[in-house]
Amino acid sequence: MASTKTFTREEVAKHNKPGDLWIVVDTRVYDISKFAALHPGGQYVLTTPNVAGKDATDVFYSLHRKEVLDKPMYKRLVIGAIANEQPTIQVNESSDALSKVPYGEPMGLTPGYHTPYYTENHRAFQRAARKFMMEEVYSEAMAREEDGKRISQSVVDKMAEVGWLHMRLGPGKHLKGVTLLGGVVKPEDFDYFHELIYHQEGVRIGARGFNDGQLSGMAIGLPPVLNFARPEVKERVAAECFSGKKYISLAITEAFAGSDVAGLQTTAVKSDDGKFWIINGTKKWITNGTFSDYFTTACRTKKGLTVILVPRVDGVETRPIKTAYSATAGTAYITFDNVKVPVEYTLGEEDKGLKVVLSNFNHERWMLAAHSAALHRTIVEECLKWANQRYVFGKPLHDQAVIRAKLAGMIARMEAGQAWLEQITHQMTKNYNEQSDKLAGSIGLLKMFVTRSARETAEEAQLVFGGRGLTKTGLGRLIEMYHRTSGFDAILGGVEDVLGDLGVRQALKKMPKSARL
Ligand code: HEM
Repeated sequence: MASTKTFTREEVAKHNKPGDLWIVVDTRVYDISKFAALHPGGQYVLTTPNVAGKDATDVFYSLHRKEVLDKPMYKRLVIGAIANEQPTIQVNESSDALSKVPYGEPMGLTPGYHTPYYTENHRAFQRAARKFMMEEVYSEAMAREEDGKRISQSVVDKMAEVGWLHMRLGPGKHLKGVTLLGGVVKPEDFDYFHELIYHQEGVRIGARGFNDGQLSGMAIGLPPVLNFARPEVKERVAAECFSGKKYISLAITEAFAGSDVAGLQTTAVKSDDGKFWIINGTKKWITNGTFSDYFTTACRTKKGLTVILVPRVDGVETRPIKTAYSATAGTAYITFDNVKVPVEYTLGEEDKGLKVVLSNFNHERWMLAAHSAALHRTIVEECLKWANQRYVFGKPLHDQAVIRAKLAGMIARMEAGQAWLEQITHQMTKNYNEQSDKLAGSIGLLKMFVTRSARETAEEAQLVFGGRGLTKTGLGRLIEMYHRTSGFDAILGGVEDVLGDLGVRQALKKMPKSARL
């Protein structure tokens, strides 16, 4: 329990030398007599006259993140508080609290602003999703992002319990009968704005690799099973995956072909008795592949592509690929060596797999745009906070016009992306089935815009943070992470340029013959 002792500032000032050293940070009194020798920033800085026995709040926050003081090993240094004063920085906020930093939340979810898209239920859902992430997932995310291990089963079990895994696939029949986050939204009322909030709450904490590690393979690997598998296979595999007992990933890309699906070389040939597929080939960059039990796999067959659900059986090998983000994502290189799979595991019609593959893309790209836009907002918030708390030449960093210009660019890009995202989401709530015709091009262009502007912001944010934006720990850790990983969204689910081109080609197809200047 935190100490309830109180001191005056005069009392604190008496403890100002090595071996008897106190400081004040945000009205709390820290006895750092023994810690000083262990301080990662060195002992000397703590014994200087402007720190020893003094209020070190400003200097502390110009050098450390708030979360340093939340660590139990440092909480123990608190011996009391300054009498009759209240902390203003380390205040106890509820885990579902909204950010008070301007632009820290999407405008439509910020108290006091109006929105045509979000209802009271969406707001309640946002708070419940945030609470779940902060209380049940946050510490796991930080630990796994760091050590690269796969997500703990205990956390997956909690996710399964509250319908978190079901919601990864968005609205649909698969939600029927599931209590979503304690019942905050009825399954039949869960719409694409709930899903948008769900995805954005999942990534705002800033652990890009972990975000994929928390079963993003399911978001893209399971829909083809739900939509195209034989009923018996569908029911069994869906139950296993939604309960978090088994994992699935989408295995399309190869070293031979990425966005160019037609160039795939993995083959599936029927056995002589026609009962099995014999699969040979490789897959590359398969998210969650290292720990998946099922692979929704695109194969070349006699007259086209066929998508086959491949269980992890003899002949399937997965190897981790080292990428720029955390190994917790489970990115894999897969080899299929004479893998025997019953023909009942075919998804959709033989040789007509392109339809199965394409049916998935729009939702995946929209989801990636949602992720990218949410992380963009986190970075804008980091930059605003830093520009406010960092002092240079005796003034806050935001006193420099060049910094304000950078912030202006970031905010504008981020809000433009979110506004477009919400507009497309609104269309999805109206006519999802018409999506591929009406929205494929727009979703491609949206993703291109959002991911490109994310990387522009990543560069700018690094300049705002200077050297700190290059280090994996400390004040700039999120900036470093974003700079290192923002390119993922530009590539996963379709490369930025290819998607931009798709958008324009789709528009050109619809040009009226009569259109003239
Ligand atoms: C309760 C008090 C303090 C604790 C628990 C603490 C803890 C830490 C920790 C964990 C680090 C490693 C970097 C990080 O994780 O952010 C660090 C770095 C540092 N600390 Fe402290 N610190 C305290 C007070 C102070 C104060 C009052 C100063 C004032 C000068 C200071 C100066 C530094 C410096 C210069 C670094 C290196 C920063 C860098 O690498 O950029 N610390 N401290």
